[in-house]
Amino acid sequence: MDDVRFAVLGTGGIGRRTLEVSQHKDGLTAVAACDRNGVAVNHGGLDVDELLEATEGNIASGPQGGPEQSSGDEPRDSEPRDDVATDGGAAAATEGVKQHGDQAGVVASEQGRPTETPIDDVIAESDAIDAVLIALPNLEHDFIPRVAERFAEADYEGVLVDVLKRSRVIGMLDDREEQLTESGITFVCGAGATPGFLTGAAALAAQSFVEVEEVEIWWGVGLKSGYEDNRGTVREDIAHLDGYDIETAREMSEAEIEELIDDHDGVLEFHDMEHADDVLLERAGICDAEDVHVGGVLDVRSDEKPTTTTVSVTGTTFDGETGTNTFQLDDVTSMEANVNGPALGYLKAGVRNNRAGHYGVFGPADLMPGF
Ligand SMILES: NC(=O)c1ccc[n+]([C@@H]2O[C@H](COP(=O)([O-])OP(=O)(O)OC[C@H]3O[C@@H](n4cnc5c(N)ncnc54)[C@H](O)[C@@H]3O)[C@@H](O)[C@H]2O)c1
Repeated sequence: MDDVRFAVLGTGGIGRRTLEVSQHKDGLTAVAACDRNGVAVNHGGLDVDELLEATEGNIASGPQGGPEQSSGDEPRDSEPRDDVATDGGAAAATEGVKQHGDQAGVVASEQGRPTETPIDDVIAESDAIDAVLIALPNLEHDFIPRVAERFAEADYEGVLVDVLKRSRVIGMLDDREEQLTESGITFVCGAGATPGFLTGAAALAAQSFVEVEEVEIWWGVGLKSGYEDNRGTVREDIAHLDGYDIETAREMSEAEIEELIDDHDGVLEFHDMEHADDVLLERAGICDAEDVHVGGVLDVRSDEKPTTTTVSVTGTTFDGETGTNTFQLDDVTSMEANVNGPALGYLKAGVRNNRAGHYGVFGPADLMPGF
C-alpha cells in the first residue's frame, strides 16, 4: 500500500499511543493531530517524538466543565452547549501530572498552535488526509457520530476510524451511513481492543461453526504505569459499574473517582458491559447481539493483568459437534498495544477498502472472513 497520511483527533491516552505505535508500522505518516486546545499540522509528516515528549503527562484531558474549558470547536450554533464536556476527566489537575495551564496538550508542542476549533481545523486540511483516527471521549453518545457528519458535510473522501465502546453508538453511525457513503467515507467503527481486536477474533473463531450459541469476552487490564494517561478511559469504564451510568460518571469529580477506586482497592470488575462487540457481531451475521457477553477486570494499581483476556466462541459444527474456540492474549501485551495496534491495522484495512470504492459503515467483523 502507498503511504497513508493520517490524522488523530484527540491526543489523550489513546491518541498519543496511536502516534507512537504508528512509528513502528510501515507506510503510516502522521500529518495532523489535535486535542481540545490545539492543533498541529504538517503535511510532510509531524515530528511525532517531539509531540509525544511535549504532551507526556500533559494530555489536555480535563477538567471538564464550562465553556472556558471547552475546545470551542463544539458545539455549533444549533447544538447544545454541554456537548463540549466530552472529555474523560481531570488528569491535568492530578498530582504528579505536568501542568501547562492553557498550554496543556498539543499546544505545548512547538508544532502545535492554539485554536478554538481544533476538529474543524483538521477537517479544513482533510483533502490531503487519507485516514483519521478518532480518539475522542465518548461521554456524549452522539459526539463521534456528529464529528463524522461534519467530515461528510465537508465532502471528505477517506477513512474514519474510531475506538468507541458503546453499542448504541453503532446505530447512530448506521443512521448516517447514506451521508457518509455519498461523501466517499469508509467508516470503521469500534476498532480498538474490545470492541475491535476481540470482535475480529470472535468472528474468526466462529468460522468453525454453522451456528454460534455464545460469545464470551473477558478482558484484563493492568494500568498502574498508564493510569495517569488513561483517566478518560477509566471514567468511561466506571459508567459500566452497577449504580453508575454515563451521566453520573461524567459528573464525578476526580476526588470521587479516587474514592471509588480506593473503595475497590484499585480493582474494578465489570459484568454485562454495553460493549459494541454484540451489535458488531450481529450486523456481521455471526450471532445475535444478546448472545454476546462482555466483562472484565481493571486494576489501576498494578501493571500485571488481573485476569487473562479471553474470547470464547461456543457453537455447533456442520457435523453436529458442539465446541468452544478460545482466543487468548498474552498477559504481557498491554491495553495500549492491544488497542492501538489493531486500530492502526483496521485503519489500513479501511484505506484498502476506501481505495477500492467501498464506502459506508464497517465494523471489525465485517473486515474478517464472512459468516
Ligand atoms: N475500544 C477500546 O478497546 C478502547 C480502549 C480504551 C479506550 N477507548 C476509548 O478511547 C477514547 C479515548 O480515550 P482516552 O483515554 O484517550 O481519553 P482522554 O480523555 O485521555 O483523551 C481524550 C482526548 O480528546 C480531546 N478532546 C476532548 N474533547 C475534544 C473536542 N471537543 N475537540 C477536540 N479534542 C477533544 C482531549 O483534549 C484529549 O486529548 C474513549 O472514548 C475510550 O472509551 C477504547
